[in-house]
Amino acid sequence: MRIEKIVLREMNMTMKAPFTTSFGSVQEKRFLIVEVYDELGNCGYGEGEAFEAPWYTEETTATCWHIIESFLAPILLNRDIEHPREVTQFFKPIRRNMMAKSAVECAVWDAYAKRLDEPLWKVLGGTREKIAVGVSIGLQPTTSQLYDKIDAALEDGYGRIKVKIKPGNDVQLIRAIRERYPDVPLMADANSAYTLDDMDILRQLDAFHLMMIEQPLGADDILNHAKLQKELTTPICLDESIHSYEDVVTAIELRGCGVINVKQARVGGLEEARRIHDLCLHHGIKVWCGGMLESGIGRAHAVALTSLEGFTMPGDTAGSDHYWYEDLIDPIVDVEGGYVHMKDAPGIGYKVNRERLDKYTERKLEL
Ligand SMILES: O=C(O)CCC(=O)C1=CC=C[C@@H](O)[C@@H]1C(=O)O
Ligand SMILES: [Mg+2]
Repeated sequence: MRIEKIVLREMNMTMKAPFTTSFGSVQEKRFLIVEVYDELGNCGYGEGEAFEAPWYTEETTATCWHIIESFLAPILLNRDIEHPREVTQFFKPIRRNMMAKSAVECAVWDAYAKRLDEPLWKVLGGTREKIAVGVSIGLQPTTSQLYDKIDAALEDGYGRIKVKIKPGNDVQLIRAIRERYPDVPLMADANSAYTLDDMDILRQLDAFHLMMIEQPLGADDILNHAKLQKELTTPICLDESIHSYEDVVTAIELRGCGVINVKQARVGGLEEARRIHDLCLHHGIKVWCGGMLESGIGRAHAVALTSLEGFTMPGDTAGSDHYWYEDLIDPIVDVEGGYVHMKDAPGIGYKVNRERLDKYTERKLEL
């Protein structure tokens, strides 16, 4: 397969409601879509999932554009590729910039699967025909607004609720949720808002039979998570701390977590995500697939990834209509009774709606 053209688009779509975490709020989502064309005219799509500001990882929409335009696209253009797994190797000389790499790598996977006339999830080695999904609910102005969101999610069939916590909005909040919803599978994500000085607070969270506490400590930290995990019975889930297979090796050796939130965007693409999945499966670390408030294109890649056998816990890949008035794909990612069903169409399995793609494109570059 020969990559003959790459198109880069900067998109701007507004979410139905703001999504707030311990670090900030997003409603207007500026992200990238990458189109990769092979010599037969197959077009693969990928999504640059970084946010506009570097509060989740160090990357931004602007840095992704720069890295793809100046470094990644020149590496791939007019290059013969046997298999998408090679892309990770080609990109090795470029340090980090995982979300930029993932956007391009995912697009190559989509084009490759379309070339084979196979759905991406099968090409990746997935075995699940349907995947369980939960919902991630941002911080709300009041607890009663949070209850409304949880009620709506449960009514929509989501079987697992993730809420955001931050200092001052943690033990009381989780206690209140637990009193109202004693049996709902529940987890809390701190997005790195705590330090080991908060041990007392974090220990108190053990009382609420949470499925896990996601990324309580520093974004690049594994060692302190290991110290914390020794003090807690609730499993720690690492999100921001994991950028690569090697990070997972470290986390396993240090016993830094019981669970990993795998996001293809955060680890440089689907190949690295798959390797992490295999490693975790081997070592008894649970994995689930996270989300980046992405459009249907990024979501479709996450859904395909989740079809791998080790993704036994519900992911964060809520349906398109949870965030968007209209999505870039037809049909939308649809959740029925808490499950997304795999599609049989080639590639990502969803058709990109070119009219809507153009409608939300603010900048476009052909390489
Ligand atoms: O995409 C989704 O539905 C999940 C959203 C979500 O929880 C997150 C997306 C992006 C950054 C974070 O705020 C958060 C996470 O940490 O997983
Ligand atoms: Mg998280």
